Amino acid sequence: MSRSPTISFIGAGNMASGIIGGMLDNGYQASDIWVSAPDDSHLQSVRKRFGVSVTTDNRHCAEQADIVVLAVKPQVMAEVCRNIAPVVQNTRPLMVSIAAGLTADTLDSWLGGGLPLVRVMPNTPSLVGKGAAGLFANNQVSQAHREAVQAMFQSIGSALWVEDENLLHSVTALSGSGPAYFFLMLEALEAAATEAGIEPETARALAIQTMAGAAEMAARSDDDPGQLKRNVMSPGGTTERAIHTFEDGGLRDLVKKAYAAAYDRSGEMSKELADKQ
Ligand SMILES: NC(=O)C1=CN([C@@H]2O[C@H](COP(=O)(O)OP(=O)(O)OC[C@H]3O[C@@H](n4cnc5c(N)ncnc54)[C@H](OP(=O)(O)O)[C@@H]3O)[C@@H](O)[C@H]2O)C=CC1
Ligand SMILES: O=C(O)[C@@H]1CCC=N1
Repeated sequence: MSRSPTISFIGAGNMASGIIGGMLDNGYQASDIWVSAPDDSHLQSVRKRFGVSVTTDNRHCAEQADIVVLAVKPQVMAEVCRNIAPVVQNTRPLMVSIAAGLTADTLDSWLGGGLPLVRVMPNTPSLVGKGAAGLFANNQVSQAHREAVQAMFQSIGSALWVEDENLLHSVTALSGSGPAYFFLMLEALEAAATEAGIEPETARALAIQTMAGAAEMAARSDDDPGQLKRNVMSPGGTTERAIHTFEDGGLRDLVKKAYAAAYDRSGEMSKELADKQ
């Protein structure tokens, strides 16, 4: 792929929009991007927003591409893959799936078999160029393919390869679902501060800036998060009291349980969706 690749997205929802928006902000051209979805009025708003080409015909969309990104919900993936299989078996693009749970083998079988396929587990902060994605390649994927997918996902954040596909369950439970965990923390902090009398807008602004600042510090610092935490905890002070309250309340166990719940669900989805189709 020495020229810039044509990239077709099947599905135009939250994740596809996030990825496309981030890519366009980072040097990709709208003229190289196609998008398909069933609802034409939604597609027209995608076209207006991004300037990309749109179609309600998934096969037509797939036919244009060097890289086809499967960005529909796992539950409709079998139908979508089987529908475009005759086209992609002919044109043999690199297939990229962002669906949770669905294994490379399951997807490949729905696509007719033998295609290069990369599974990516991205997350919604891709929309603001701060995504975190885990990537896994099947054995048909070339070095040039790897570089093309890496470039796409690096343009919207960080992109890290895993060599064992099972590790994508861990990536899903960590960074795929992870933005929601931090949004929950924001909601809870904002509610607590508002109850204590601070204006909701002020509470939200302070909580967001605190989370962003803590994340930036953790990324830049040589100290581990435990040390950064201890740096805030003046002996006998307010933070120490709050951190002990979190610890005594079982926050670490709760985080482990929530992580395990997401991890297990990712495994269940792989099985359920593969068995059902
Ligand atoms: N949301 C997240 O945080 C993350 C999601 N993912 C994965 O990304 C994928 C998409 O999720 P998300 O963007 O949140 O979902 P959305 O529901 O926002 O988007 C799904 C898109 O698929 C379209 N669609 C539905 N049926 C078809 C079809 N038959 N052919 C073509 N397009 C179709 C929908 O069209 P219409 O709008 O017209 O209904 C919609 O545009 C999922 O597989 C999910 O597992 C991965 C990581 C994070
Ligand atoms: O909740 C889900 O299933 C998807 C995968 C990770 C984030 N959203």
